[in-house]
Amino acid sequence: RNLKEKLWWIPITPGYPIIGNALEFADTTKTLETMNRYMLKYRGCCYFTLLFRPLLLISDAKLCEWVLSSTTILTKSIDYQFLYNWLEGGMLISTGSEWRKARRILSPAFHFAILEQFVEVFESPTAIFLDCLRKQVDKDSFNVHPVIVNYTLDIICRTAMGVDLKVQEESQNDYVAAVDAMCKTVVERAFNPLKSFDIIYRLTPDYYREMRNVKLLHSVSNAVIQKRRNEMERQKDTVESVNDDGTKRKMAFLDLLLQSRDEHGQPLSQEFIRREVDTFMFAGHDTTASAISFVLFCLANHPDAQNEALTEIKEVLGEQKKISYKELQQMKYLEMVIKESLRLYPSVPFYSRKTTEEVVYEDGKVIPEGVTLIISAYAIHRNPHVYEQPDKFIPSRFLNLESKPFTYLPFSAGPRNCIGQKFAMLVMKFALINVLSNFEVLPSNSSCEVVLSAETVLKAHNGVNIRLKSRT
Ligand code: HEM
Repeated sequence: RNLKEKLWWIPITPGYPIIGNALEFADTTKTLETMNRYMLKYRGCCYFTLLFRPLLLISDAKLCEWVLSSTTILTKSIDYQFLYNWLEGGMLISTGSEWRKARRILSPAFHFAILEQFVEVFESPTAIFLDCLRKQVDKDSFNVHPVIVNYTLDIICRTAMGVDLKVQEESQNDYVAAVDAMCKTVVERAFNPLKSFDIIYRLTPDYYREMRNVKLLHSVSNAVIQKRRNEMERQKDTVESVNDDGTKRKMAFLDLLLQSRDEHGQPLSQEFIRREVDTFMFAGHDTTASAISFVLFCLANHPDAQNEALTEIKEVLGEQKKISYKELQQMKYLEMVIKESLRLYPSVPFYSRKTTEEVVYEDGKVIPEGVTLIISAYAIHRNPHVYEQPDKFIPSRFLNLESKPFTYLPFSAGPRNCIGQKFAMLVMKFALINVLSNFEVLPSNSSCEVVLSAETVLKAHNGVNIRLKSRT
């Protein structure tokens, strides 16, 4: 009662006793539309509960700005803890001084001079990716998402850890299977009230499966880190070294971590490094795969936009086959295509924080301690008061869109925004240039609709089905 009294200024959505609004959010394929409906009805903010848990759903730009820019509302909500066994205190889920330390150490890794080097690393996994797509040419329909997940996982393995784990070549790879299983576990626990309680979850076989996967994931990242550490010590080479096959090795995020020092000038611990490498593995591949899949879906259904993107690619690249960082920066139309697709299909459709103390929004308006604040990027991006024809794919809207702050948030904003967004943009552009240059992307002959599913990362429940025709 006290909590509701303090939240007098926020509309309350009616719910059932005890379970609150849990039924409305039980089906992940309905979650986003439910959020959208609420946000239109309650004008950008409402209160609801899930099994006694108090939550605010937010899409109002001013409130989003206040939450995301705050230096006191920095703690992630409890849902992120389902990642704890794997990521432990990695940057995505940590808080306080641990989070600040990780953010300070890793921010320079996304400087353009570093990112520039990665473009060459994308070449080999992209060639394998194109081979995988060639096998699908002229089929009536196929789900492109799993092929892209393997591709982005391959990219992140090579850039985060600097290793080729043969992710795309091998049909059964233990590491890939464990990453996949972990991503599924997190979603299941977030949406299944029984599995969300540790005390119950630990009694289920799922917990033992998770522990086996975590052991395997940690052993792989630990082994890679140790090998790289030994190499570096042997060579005392701080920038580049040599691969097993004698080729010059490009720097990975891991190399930067191994070279970094903490505030006392000491090398970072093995645990610290492993947590961050694992965090990049998780945060960097599924999100990017979802984004590339939905861009291809949008382009399949909008041939004019596809042609315009291809024309730009040809103009920028000319006869050149190799793509450099500079050329990726010049692809402005492609960038609008990606931005528009992320507006309609944000890879992280909502994200949340938790208040750890009472916070004052405005005079007389407070949010008490212990409230989960959910920012719905999906609802923000589909607001008809901000975007004309919000459900339509119109890349050129970004040409003259008067940018209203906090109305476009696929990468979040403020101190805990996505640290990998520039890197993600490079990967997405690189992948799309290669796909569009080699194939015409067409709508599937059977199913043209996507049923969106709000898992940790946005998915299409029925797959992202498209058709490919070779351009050569
Ligand atoms: C299209 C691709 C991507 C999208 C849409 C995306 C989106 C986001 C969003 C919305 C957040 C904020 C989440 C929250 O507040 O809980 C976030 C955080 C984060 N992202 Fe990304 N991301 C993408 C790719 C990447 C990549 C490629 C990396 C790493 C290489 C990465 C690393 C991270 C990390 C470490 C955080 C946590 C930052 C912090 O809490 O300080 N992301 N991302």
